[in-house]
Amino acid sequence: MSRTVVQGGLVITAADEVHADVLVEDGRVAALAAHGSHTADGWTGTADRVLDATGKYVIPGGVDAHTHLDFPFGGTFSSDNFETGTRAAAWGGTTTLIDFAVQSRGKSLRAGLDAWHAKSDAQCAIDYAFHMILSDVNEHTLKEMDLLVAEGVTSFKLFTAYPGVFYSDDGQILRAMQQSAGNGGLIMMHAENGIAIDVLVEQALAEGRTDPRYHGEVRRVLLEAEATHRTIQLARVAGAPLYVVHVSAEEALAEIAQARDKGLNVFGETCPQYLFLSTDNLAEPDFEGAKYVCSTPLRPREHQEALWRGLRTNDLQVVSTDHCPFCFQGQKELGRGDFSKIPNGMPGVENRMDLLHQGVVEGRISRRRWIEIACATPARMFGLYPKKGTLAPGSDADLVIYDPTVEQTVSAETHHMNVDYSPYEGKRLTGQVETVLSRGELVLDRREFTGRAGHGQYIPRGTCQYLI
Ligand SMILES: NC(=O)NCCC(=O)O
Ligand SMILES: [Zn+2]
Ligand SMILES: [Zn+2]
Repeated sequence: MSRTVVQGGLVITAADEVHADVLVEDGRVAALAAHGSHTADGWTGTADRVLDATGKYVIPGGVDAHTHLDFPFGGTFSSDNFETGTRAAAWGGTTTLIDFAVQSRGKSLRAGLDAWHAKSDAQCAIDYAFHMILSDVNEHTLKEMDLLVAEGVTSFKLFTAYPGVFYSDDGQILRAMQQSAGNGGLIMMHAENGIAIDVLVEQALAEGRTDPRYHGEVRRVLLEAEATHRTIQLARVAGAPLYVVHVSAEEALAEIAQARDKGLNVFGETCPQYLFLSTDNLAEPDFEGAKYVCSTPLRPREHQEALWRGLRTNDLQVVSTDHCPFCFQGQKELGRGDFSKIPNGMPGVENRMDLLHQGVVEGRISRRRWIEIACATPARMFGLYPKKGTLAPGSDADLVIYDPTVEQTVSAETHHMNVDYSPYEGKRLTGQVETVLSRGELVLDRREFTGRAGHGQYIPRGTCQYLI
């Protein structure tokens, strides 16, 4: 039996902050006890390893519920694969991620899932699970949804955006929602009116408005709010819960808040880019704005305040990254002269825990809320709790020693994601991940990577544990 003791730290979970030592046995949390209270039991005497967390936080590993590794999009593939992406996640204190397997049009869900296992199995440094993107809702795929839920792929992403690619019409969305109401699955919605957006894209290009900033202008706030409203009503008709991904606009958040006020099982996720970046970045000259092209798009600054408020009031429950990196050189450049050809997506899997901690430093959220939105709730939402998302006896020993005092400057020069820029270049942050355990194994040891591809295990998930 291997034993590790993490001693001297402040243990923070979504529920508590306690000065406690943590005993890890065979990859799981075995016990927590007040500092020093266990010496008579010989914790440290019999430990194989003692990690000193004095003056530091001891927190659960992050759960990033929205990543796109090795993802085919915009005529290219996202630049992090499962090896590089999970390694970067570990550097940033994330120990579980849920990636999106893709059903290709005309193919089965099973074929999509098999393809994602082939990309990821034996590649990952941390544990991982899958959602399924539905690109083709039909009689066959509806039946397959039941099989996937039974085997641990319990959430399905649908799009009102990207006509001709991932887009589903209202009838298809309703049918998938009805199916999930019956099988316990959770529908995740990319809510933007893609049909209307395509009209505005065509008009913008015809008028010579081709720069990256027009990506933000045509993807109007009202078109996010409209699709959010519409899909919430469809979920009500189906009697299904709904999780709206990457909420960026105050008006869309208002639709979610209104639904939640009615007591509906409607949930919202936002991402660090919407909390820290804005249309000012999209407007950067010399095509630099392309670095910030993602969908839903970045919004004017005022929306950031509304999103932070939504995180405080629990109208938004989860912060994920939507990590979908494309290099500036050779990938974002595909859209020079036509913003609609810029591959949509931004990097961030390594930065999420630190950026949200900055929210703590700036007094926007509490320490426990930090852990709730980044670890505990994503685990609950997607059927991984309490194995993941907390530090309690029996939980996986996915644990981070976090130094809240270190000053760091974010840069592509020093990050570990396989992408040639950082959207947060030069940003000063207080706090940094120091040491990371994944199921009791050291994967980051005082800022030295000690993990390995293949350590990460695929985790079949249960159904949503967050329903009213
Ligand atoms: N978000 C983004 O721009 N790219 C990834 C695909 C998606 O999540 O819609
Ligand atoms: Zn999306
Ligand atoms: Zn996404």
